[in-house]
Amino acid sequence: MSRIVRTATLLVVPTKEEIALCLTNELQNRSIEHVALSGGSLPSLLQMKPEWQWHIYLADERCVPSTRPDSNLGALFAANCLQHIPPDHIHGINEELLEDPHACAQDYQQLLQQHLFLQQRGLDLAVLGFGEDGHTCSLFPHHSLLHSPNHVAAILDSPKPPPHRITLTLKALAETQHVIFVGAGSAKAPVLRQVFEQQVQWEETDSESISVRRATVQMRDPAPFPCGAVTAQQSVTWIVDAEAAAQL
Ligand SMILES: O=C(O)[C@H](O)[C@@H](O)[C@H](O)[C@H](O)COP(=O)(O)O
Repeated sequence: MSRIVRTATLLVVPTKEEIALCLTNELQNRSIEHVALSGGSLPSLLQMKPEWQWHIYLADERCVPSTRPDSNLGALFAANCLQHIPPDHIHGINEELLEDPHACAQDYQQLLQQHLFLQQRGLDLAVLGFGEDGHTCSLFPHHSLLHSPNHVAAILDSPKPPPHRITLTLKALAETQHVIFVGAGSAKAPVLRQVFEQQVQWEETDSESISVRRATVQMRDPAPFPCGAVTAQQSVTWIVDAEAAAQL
């Protein structure tokens, strides 16, 4: 049986502070309209430009009101990521359905369907974090949601609180044009060591505005963690700081 070869681009910057700059450079001049963003540390690593008038969706969301600090939409607002986005381009979950995560997930899938999937297109971009246990979005290791045939699914037993959430699935990400993972800090290093195959061969880089180490990496197969199982239509890129890359 033929094996699916999955490669990604790895970009390593010296410190956490440079991740936002590197991410901005990566996003500059790309044709992007529909974007999913996750929560966690991502909002603090993202500097949105006023000219990016994208449609914003949530890669995952906790079933809490967006006024609460643990809401991912709330965190994106609090970090000023959405200040230039027209309100009708910001697509949060239906907060009337917070008590019923399954209905909430179904409702969000319908929203995505209206905007994208009915036109037979996926998202242009998903910018995602990854956890120390290798989860991404709210897709946790060994969880049955990893095999969901839907684009959006509900989780009622998230190991990372709060337990009730909705999430894009691996299927929805696989239909996305570009996926970019971002992460910083030594706690992420063991995950990075395990998701890539063997030794990373660093490539020569032209002088850039920031110092970036670049490599084309092959993803380990089978993937040891949900974040390593993510595929996309055109590209998967990992932007991390030197601490996260220390074990490569
Ligand atoms: O709702 C969430 O918890 C996030 O969307 C989640 O998927 C996050 O991106 C990862 O847990 C990484 O979080 P950190 O970047 O904070 O480690």
